[in-house]
Amino acid sequence: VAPAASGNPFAGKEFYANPYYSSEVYSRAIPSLPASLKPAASAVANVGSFVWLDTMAKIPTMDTYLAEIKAKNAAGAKLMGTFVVYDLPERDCAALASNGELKIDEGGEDNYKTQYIDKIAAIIKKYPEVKINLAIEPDSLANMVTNMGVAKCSRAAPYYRDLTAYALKTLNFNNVDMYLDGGHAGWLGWDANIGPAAKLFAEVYKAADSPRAVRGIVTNVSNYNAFRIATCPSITQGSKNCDEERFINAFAPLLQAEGFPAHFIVDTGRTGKQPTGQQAWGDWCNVQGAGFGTRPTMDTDNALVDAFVWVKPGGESDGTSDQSSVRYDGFCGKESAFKPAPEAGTWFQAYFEMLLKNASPALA
Ligand SMILES: O=[N+]([O-])c1ccc(O[C@@H]2O[C@H](CO)[C@@H](O[C@@H]3O[C@H](CO)[C@@H](O[C@@H]4O[C@H](CO)[C@@H](O)[C@H](O)[C@H]4O)[C@H](O)[C@H]3O)[C@H](O)[C@H]2O)cc1
Ligand SMILES: [Mg+2]
Repeated sequence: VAPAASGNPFAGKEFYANPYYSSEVYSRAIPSLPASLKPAASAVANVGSFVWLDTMAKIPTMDTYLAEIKAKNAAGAKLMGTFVVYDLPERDCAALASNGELKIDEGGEDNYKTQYIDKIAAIIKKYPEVKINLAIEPDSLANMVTNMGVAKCSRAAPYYRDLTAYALKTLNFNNVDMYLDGGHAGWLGWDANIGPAAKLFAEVYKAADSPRAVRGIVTNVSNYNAFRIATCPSITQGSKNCDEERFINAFAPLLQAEGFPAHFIVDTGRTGKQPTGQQAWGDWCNVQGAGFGTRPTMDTDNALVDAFVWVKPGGESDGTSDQSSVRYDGFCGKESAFKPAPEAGTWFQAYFEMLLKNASPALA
């Protein structure tokens, strides 16, 4: 599968409404929804979102989904696979809510290579004719830019860099395009952060020998910023890059200058309502007042942006509000956070209902 003529990895492709998320909606959500919200919920179940490979145990599902996509495409569909690679050792190093299974002190480096990335590569090799777009390791490099003062992050830094370069080299197939996670406007868009971020991302890109399959950067994963907003919300504290488009337009030339000709995709899964209930721009956990946002599309009105996509599946928690949990993070206890909330990644019905009510454009 050669890259599309335009170079846009999404050109001519349809998004795949993966069975994992649609079954959450049909079996977990719809039965207990008021009748008035059921049509909107089934509309959401049909939206293609990214499948999170957040444990080694989830990797076989990638094979299942790619086999289904291959079969549907043989019958005339034009589906692509979209997955999140998300299992670095010491994952989510500046927070607690999404800490992962791999630890540096428990063979995490080797396991990430041989039990995670290599296994993903083996599955991709079985489907050379299926287009696969990957979001690579949410939050990790962004934490390398702003959180080297956090012991867990500074210790993990060399592992994050080496293992990310390993992933980019190992997954560099003709039918694959990859987007490194670039945080969001409220994280790396600040003047203090955007320069160091461009240097770091280009360094990792070049450490991997500038793989053809590395198309660029995905922004706003699991976050809430507008792609394009006329008036900067007050919580953006005067940052000139107050939305994702301004961030991308500022970030791209800096990356290019460092030798990384990046294009972008933006997570619009939870951006439908502006402003949200954030009390501070750094609030990230189950933020009150969010709504499903722009449906996945290539129609972005910005040549740097290949597509708007739904990466974080709306309705899955960002983190537990249970203070006795080992993964309890204080951000999930803040006033801006919807409570009570279950563990990260598990179904959060009340939040899903809120996203439906606040969706824009309207869902059904
Ligand atoms: O006035 N000024 O000039 C000025 C200048 C600089 C300022 O400092 C900046 O302030 C920003 C906040 O405004 C900080 O951004 C936050 O950083 C957090 C990590 O530390 C991120 O949290 C992650 O969020 C992910 C989902 O997005 C979760 O999946 C993940 O678990 C979770 O850990 C927040 O999103 C992100 O908003 C910057 O670091 C900080 O450098 C502030 C003001
Ligand atoms: Mg998270």
